[in-house]
Amino acid sequence: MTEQNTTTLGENAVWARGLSKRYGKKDDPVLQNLAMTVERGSIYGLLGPSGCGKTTLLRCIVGRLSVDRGNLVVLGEKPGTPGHGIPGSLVGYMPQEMALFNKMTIRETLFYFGRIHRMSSHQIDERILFLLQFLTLPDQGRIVDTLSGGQKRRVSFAVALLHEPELLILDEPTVGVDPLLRERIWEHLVKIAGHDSLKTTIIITTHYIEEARQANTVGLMRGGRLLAEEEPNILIQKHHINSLEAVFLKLCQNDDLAEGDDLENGHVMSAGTTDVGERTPLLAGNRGVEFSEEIQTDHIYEHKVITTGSRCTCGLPSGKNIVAQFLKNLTLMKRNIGFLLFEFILPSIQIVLFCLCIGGDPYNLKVAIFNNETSGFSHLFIQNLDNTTINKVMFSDLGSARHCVEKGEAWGLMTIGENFTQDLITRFSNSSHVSNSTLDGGTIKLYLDMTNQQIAVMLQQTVAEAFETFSRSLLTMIGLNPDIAQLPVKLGEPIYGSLDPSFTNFMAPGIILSITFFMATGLTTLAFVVEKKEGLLERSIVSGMTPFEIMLAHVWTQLLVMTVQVGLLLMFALLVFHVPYKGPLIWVIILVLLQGFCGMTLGVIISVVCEEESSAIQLALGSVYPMLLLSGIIWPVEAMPQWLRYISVCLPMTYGADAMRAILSRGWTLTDLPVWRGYLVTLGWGFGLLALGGFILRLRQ
Ligand SMILES: Nc1ncnc2c1ncn2[C@@H]1O[C@H](COP(=O)(O)OP(=O)(O)OP(=O)(O)O)[C@@H](O)[C@H]1O
Repeated sequence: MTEQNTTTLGENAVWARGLSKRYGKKDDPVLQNLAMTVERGSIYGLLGPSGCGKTTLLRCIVGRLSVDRGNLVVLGEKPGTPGHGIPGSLVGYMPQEMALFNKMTIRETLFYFGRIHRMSSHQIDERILFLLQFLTLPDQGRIVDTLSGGQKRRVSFAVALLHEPELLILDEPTVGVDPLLRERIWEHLVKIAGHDSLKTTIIITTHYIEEARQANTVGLMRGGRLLAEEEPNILIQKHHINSLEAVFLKLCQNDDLAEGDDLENGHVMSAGTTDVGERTPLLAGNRGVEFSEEIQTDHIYEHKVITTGSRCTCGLPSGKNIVAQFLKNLTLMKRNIGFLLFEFILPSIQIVLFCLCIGGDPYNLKVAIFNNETSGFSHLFIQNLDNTTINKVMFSDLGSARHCVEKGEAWGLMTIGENFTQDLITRFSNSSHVSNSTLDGGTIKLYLDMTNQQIAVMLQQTVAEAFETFSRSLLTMIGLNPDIAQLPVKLGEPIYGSLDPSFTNFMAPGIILSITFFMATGLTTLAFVVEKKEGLLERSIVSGMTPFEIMLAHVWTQLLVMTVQVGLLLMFALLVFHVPYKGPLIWVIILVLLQGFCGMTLGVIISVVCEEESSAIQLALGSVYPMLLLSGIIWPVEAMPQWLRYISVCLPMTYGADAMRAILSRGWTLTDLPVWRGYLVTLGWGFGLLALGGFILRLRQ
């Protein structure tokens, strides 16, 4: 690199050559071979029509977007270089949108950003007093949501000014600000830019073109290129017009003519070949740096020592940033106490509904009975049918009984033959010579509506139990051993669980885990998508937070919420609805919290790929995932199809449900479980997904 170039870079806060950027592969380029030079300690007014690429350029400068082509040097290094303060404390960024936490006070907002910039409480307090007075802001205890649009803009401006950064990037700071205050803002900008020790560099976009006359340099931008870059007065003199607006108009017309000439001459200018330096002598190309020159940008000069503390360059998450984010999350939760209480009790409502409505055994099931036997003991069999499960509806003719089931008024039809008792006695007492017609006559026939498997299984079991009780009585009456009625397979005392297992108890572990999982997924997605949409995520990241730190802080906040949720959930399940548990409760709690953590990782993934709360991807994931989970809740890992086992996303629930059943009903601990290794592997997947989420978030911003 030549000495001249090094000097030029050293003097410049921003030095850009040949910048090109497009959002999607098929989109038109937003920046086209753009050249820009911003001197240190100067005010640079970036002017141009809506959609010409100003915000895109600013986002490249603050390190939130990477350029596709070209060289960009900001305060001596490429934005995003590890250890460089951009994004970070070297820059103060005021985006176009408000990007403020609506439920926080002005003071809390400034403290949040101050902490990220490693300012002490004393420093923050001092700056708050100054900024409140300077920007005529209302009381610092006012909630941002209650401020007017103009006041919110000024708070947003205060955030950018707070830590007295070396580079101020202001995207339309004066919109909605009264002329008097606008004048004062410009006065302040001129003061801090010209201040010997501060030497702040300011890049400002504005729609009020004339106010940019106070800037040291203006860049007139159109279609992703700078048409001119010069001191405003020189521009005006050169064009012999008395307003910047008129100069801009003239340059646009010239640009249109030049483009027309190029087309006529058969020379179509494409992005990347446009050399604006040749069109106007006012551009940075004339300031001693060749456009096409490739430069080495590492460590060109020393940074100014900033007054605030700086973060470690080791790449590890910063505890201070996580604390700042965590405190902010707590404040926001405190402000939305109604929603917080709802979050706390929602899982309990879900488990109560499950235990009351879904988990219990079905009862009061109507069965149509046609008993064709006039004398005998069949009425005793009917009496033995459990009255809680079966609602017996007696019919005197077969046709009406069948019709009742066909109309859907009963779940099944039971018929008893006219010689039922006699044929059954013959079957028991003379079994070696019993004919098929006798066997048939002594058989109870059941015709079920099998469209509901659970109800059908329940009815079969209830009828079988009633028949066994009835047969024992009959065998005793005719002087035979009642045990003949029993199947020659004996169900011994269970090693674990009870002889009369309950559907609720079977399903409860999986349901508890899935409730926790989906609450964590939903709340994580909501928190991230909202912050992303409102530009808050971007602002925090430009201030120096990493996506991973934001996620870790969210995990901690969510863990707090989940602890209360899980406490209430288990209280209802175990104490109110008596889901049996043997194992130490602490293992159950750990297991459920781990499940919630896995849910959060899914939430992060969803939020990084979704732009809106109701995005299609979110809906798709939200509907496919439960299907996978259901198989996990019901079947143990070994009973799952092999391919399903390898779908990582369904494993937390599968291992979790197995593990929780074992802890609740067998009294095991997590380390006793044959599945615990698998569960930990799954958690590894969870962390992996979390890291992937952070990576995608970084790429997509
Ligand atoms: N995330 C994005 N994805 C795709 N296109 C985008 C994205 N952001 C901006 N654009 C497009 O890039 C172009 C330049 O947008 P940009 O916001 O940089 O313009 P601008 O000059 O700042 O406009 P304004 O003055 O209205 O804010 C526009 O056509 C816009 O639609």
